[in-house]
Amino acid sequence: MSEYSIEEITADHLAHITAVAQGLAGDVRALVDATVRTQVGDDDVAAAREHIAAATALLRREQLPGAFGIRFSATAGKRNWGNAMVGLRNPVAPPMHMSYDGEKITGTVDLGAAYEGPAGLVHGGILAALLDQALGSAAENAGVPGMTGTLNVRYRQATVLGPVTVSAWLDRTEGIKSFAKGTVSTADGVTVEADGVFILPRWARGQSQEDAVRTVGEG
Ligand SMILES: CCCCCCCC/C=C\CCCCCCCC(=O)SCCNC(=O)CCNC(=O)[C@H](O)C(C)(C)COP(=O)(O)OP(=O)(O)OC[C@H]1O[C@@H](n2cnc3c(N)ncnc32)[C@H](O)[C@@H]1OP(=O)(O)O
Repeated sequence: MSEYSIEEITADHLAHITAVAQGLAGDVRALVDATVRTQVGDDDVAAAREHIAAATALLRREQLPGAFGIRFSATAGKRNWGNAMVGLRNPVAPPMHMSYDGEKITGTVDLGAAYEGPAGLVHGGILAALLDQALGSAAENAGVPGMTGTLNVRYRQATVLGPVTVSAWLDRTEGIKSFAKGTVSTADGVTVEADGVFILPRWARGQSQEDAVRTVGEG
């Protein structure tokens, strides 16, 4: 699994690249929102496209050969900056901010126009992806990580675009299988419920628990 790697990084350098990454990803998220909602005329769109092409060319001057991967260091812990739901340098990630209190994952995220499914409502696939991430992280944080085997999602009521909270917790384990549960809530109450099975893959089964925690990312 070459996408998992170890790096050495100083605290100062980490603080610097974190600020730079958050700034860039935030700007691109703003661009996406502006693109979805713009009402300007063709000339302004054409001018904007030239600027975007120039910015893209600038960023392309130096690129990773592939995806960001998941990197570990003593200073930074885990860096999964490319993750589609929480990645700090991934503008596609809303991003969801997660915390763990020893039992439960709480994810907060503000879903804007770019995450629309039905008019004014959050796309169901996005909600499933957020739950996948949160349930997987609940298992990981409990020390029993795994790949998503099955995820059941029940949409109980519509989720209006805007701030949502995702909660997830480990329900139980059976050998290499971790069963997690979770919800999405808004001001309307619980809108989505999920349960999932997270399975430690064959290639990881020989490793110690410590190795597993160190090797696996949230992503
Ligand atoms: C050093 C530690 C490394 C740990 C690595 C963990 C990485 C986790 C990373 C990060 C977590 C944090 C958050 C993540 C959030 C996002 C997660 C995602 O998006 S994950 C991407 C989407 N999911 C996939 O791409 C899976 C693709 N599928 C597979 O890789 C395999 O099918 C896998 C691992 C799920 C199972 O394959 P098998 O060959 O390892 O399992 P077999 O030995 O055949 O079965 C073991 C048991 O599991 C059941 N099982 C197998 N597949 C199942 C399934 N799909 N659903 C339910 N049960 C299943 C079987 O019936 C069996 O149960 P019986 O022992 O007989 O009781």
